[in-house]
Amino acid sequence: MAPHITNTLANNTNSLVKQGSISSCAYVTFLAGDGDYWKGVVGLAKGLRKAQSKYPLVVAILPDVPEDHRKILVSQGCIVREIEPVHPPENQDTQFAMAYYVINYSKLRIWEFVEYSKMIYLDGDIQVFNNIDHLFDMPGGYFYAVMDCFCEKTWSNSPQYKIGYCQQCPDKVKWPAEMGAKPPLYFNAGMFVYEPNLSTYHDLLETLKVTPPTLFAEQDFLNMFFRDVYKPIPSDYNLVLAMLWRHPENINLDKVKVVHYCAAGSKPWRYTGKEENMDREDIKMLVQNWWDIYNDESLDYKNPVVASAGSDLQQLLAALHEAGVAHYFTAPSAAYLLIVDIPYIFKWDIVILNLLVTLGGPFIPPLGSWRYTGKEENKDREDIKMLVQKWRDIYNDECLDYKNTVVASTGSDLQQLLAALHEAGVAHYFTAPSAA
Ligand SMILES: O=c1ccn([C@@H]2O[C@H](COP(=O)(O)OP(=O)(O)O)[C@@H](O)[C@H]2O)c(=O)[nH]1
Ligand SMILES: OC[C@H]1O[C@H](O[C@@H]2[C@@H](O)[C@H](O)[C@@H](O)[C@H](O)[C@@H]2O)[C@H](O)[C@@H](O)[C@H]1O
Repeated sequence: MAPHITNTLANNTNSLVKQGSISSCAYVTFLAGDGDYWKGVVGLAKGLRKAQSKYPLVVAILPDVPEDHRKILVSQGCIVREIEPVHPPENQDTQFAMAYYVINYSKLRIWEFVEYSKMIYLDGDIQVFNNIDHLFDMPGGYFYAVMDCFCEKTWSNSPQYKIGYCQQCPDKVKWPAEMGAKPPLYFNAGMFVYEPNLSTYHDLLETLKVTPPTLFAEQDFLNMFFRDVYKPIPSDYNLVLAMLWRHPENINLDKVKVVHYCAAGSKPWRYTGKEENMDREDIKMLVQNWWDIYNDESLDYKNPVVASAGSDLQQLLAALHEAGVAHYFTAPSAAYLLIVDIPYIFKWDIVILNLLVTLGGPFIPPLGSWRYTGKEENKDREDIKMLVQKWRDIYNDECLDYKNTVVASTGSDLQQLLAALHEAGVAHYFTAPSAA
């Protein structure tokens, strides 16, 4: 029986997380079909781990991605999210640069991932060799991406290609005044920094319905849609390989952080070296660098929680506690109250107090402050009265009530607990037939 993939469980969870989500960041990529692009995604997941990124990798997958590929992605720590395809309007006249580019419109679904405040999209044929987490700190409200290049023959029908103009070297062949305004800056859609937003998402889909498809599919569409808020970032963040032979003056390989294997024949997991430019020494080195990460078992995902937990909830909770992401108490009723990822120790103290009060556990404060009558021996002392009042002041202070993404997932149902933890991005797991 194929493993049950978490995205189904996560989607069915009563989304404790979504109700109280705090703003957060993540990388996101896109995977379609039953071909070999999953290898690119695994390489990307391991590359981000090697670059010690703090953020998870979400994989937006189309329904046609097979279960075994999904399982591999989850086992590599990816958060797998199934999306529905997005189809452009029918247009018989459109010839995409590559026939399969039509599937890339489905990337638009990632604007719906509003549990994240900011995301960096990366194609599956991209590798991150150096940490780029700092891109999440750039000012909000803009669409950041690297400029593409017009020198590839697939642009041959464009006015810029016909006169030899390229935004990568605007002074080499200047844009002639008689041709009107220069074309707006144009980005490669294989990598971009954006902010998920439902209003933008709906605008994108509505605008697409009345936008005839063009040569570079969703890349053209995104350039048109975000033209007024597009901000170029250095090519170090998305080296479109063809830049190495079209505009070498603009590239310093020592500074490149992100490599985009989008030139024909450059996909590392399919590389033969036979296509044009693929026998270059720099290409061979970049392909080898990709394989070095892909084959590095030390970069495989090791979840400290699931790996050590087994099926026993106690073990899991102890592992969560050990991993420092969760704290829990068992109560006489054998219900579990789990508090995950409490940011402030102060709140933690209060929460413990509230929990212990609620649970009536073995740690009941000696004073039994909520039962205080002052009648027992020594209980009429002023210092005792003051301490009991201080306890009540805190207990009754609603501003100290706990607010977290995954709070008090009660009940002993492992599935619900794991799904809530997974949804919160603090744990990844999948169930196997043995329920291990
Ligand atoms: O069969 C495919 C083709 C494309 N993709 C995804 O779509 C992205 C863009 O396609 P591709 O990389 O081939 O475009 P390029 O940047 O090379 O023009 C890929 O990186 C993958 O993330 C996929 O998952 N399966
Ligand atoms: O569906 C259109 C695709 O368009 C882009 O690929 C192209 C494009 O950038 C050309 O301009 C380059 O010359 C070429 O090398 C490159 O493959 C994106 O990388 C890809 O994710 C996807 O959006």
